Amino acid sequence: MPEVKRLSDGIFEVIKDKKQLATKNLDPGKTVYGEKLIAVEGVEYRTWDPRRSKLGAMVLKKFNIPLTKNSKVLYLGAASGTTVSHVSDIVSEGAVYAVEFAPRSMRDLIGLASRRKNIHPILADAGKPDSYSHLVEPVDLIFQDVAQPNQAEIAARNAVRFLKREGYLLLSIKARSIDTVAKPKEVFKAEVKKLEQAFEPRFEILNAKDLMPYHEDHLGVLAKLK
Ligand SMILES: C[S@@+](CC[C@H](N)C(=O)[O-])C[C@H]1O[C@@H](n2cnc3c(N)ncnc32)[C@H](O)[C@@H]1O
Repeated sequence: MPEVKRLSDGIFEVIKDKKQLATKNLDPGKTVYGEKLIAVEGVEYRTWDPRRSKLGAMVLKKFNIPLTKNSKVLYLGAASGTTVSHVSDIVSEGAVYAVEFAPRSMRDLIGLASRRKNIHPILADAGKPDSYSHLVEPVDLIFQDVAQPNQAEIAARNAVRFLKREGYLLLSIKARSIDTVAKPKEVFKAEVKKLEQAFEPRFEILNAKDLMPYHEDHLGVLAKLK
C-alpha cells in the first residue's frame, strides 16, 4: 500500500516501490501527459516526472517553492501544459495565467483549461507583457521557462508589470539558449548578475542551483523583488 509524504503545500512524495513526486489531482480520473494516477486513502495523486518539468526538478533540488492553494501564478512558456497542470493542482483555489506563443501548444493548453477552471491560457509573446496586461491580475509568483536568449530581461519586464511587492520569481535558465559556446557556469553567473543589477526592478537571489541530473545545463533560480 503506497504512503504519501507532504513536501510543501500541495506537493507530495508517494512512497511505493521508489519515491515519486506527485500532486493531488484536481481533475480526478484524468491524466494530462501519460503520468500515473495513484490513489492513497481515497485521494488521487498524479505522479510528476522531474525530467519533464524544470519546476519538478527544482522541488527535488530542495528549492523552497513558495506556492499555496490560493496562490496566483503567471506562468511564462506554458508549452502544452505538462507542468502547468501540476501548478494547477497545487494552486487549487488560486489561478494560473499560462502564456505561450506557439499556436500548436496553445490548442492543447485550451483543452486542458476547459477541464481545469483555474488555468487561464494566453496566446502571447512573454517578451511583450503590455499585450496581455488586461488579462492578468497581480500575482504572487512568476514561473518562467521560455528558453530565450533574453530570459532575464523577459522576467524583469513581467515582474515590474505583474508581481506583487512581496512576490517571487522562479526561473529556469537554459545556458545553450543564451550562448551555445560559452561554459554554462559562466553563462549562469552572468545571468544571475543581470537579475541582481541590470534591470529595474532588481532581484534578490534566494537560491540558484543547476538542475542536474534532471536537466543538463539548466540553472534554477528563486528570487524576490528588491
Ligand atoms: C521548455 S518549453 C516549456 C516547457 C513547460 N514549461 C513545461 O514544463 O511543461 C519552452 C516553451 O516556451 C515557449 N516560448 C518561448 N519563447 C516564448 C515567448 N517569448 N513567449 C511565449 N512563449 C515562449 C516555447 O514555445 C515553448 O513551448
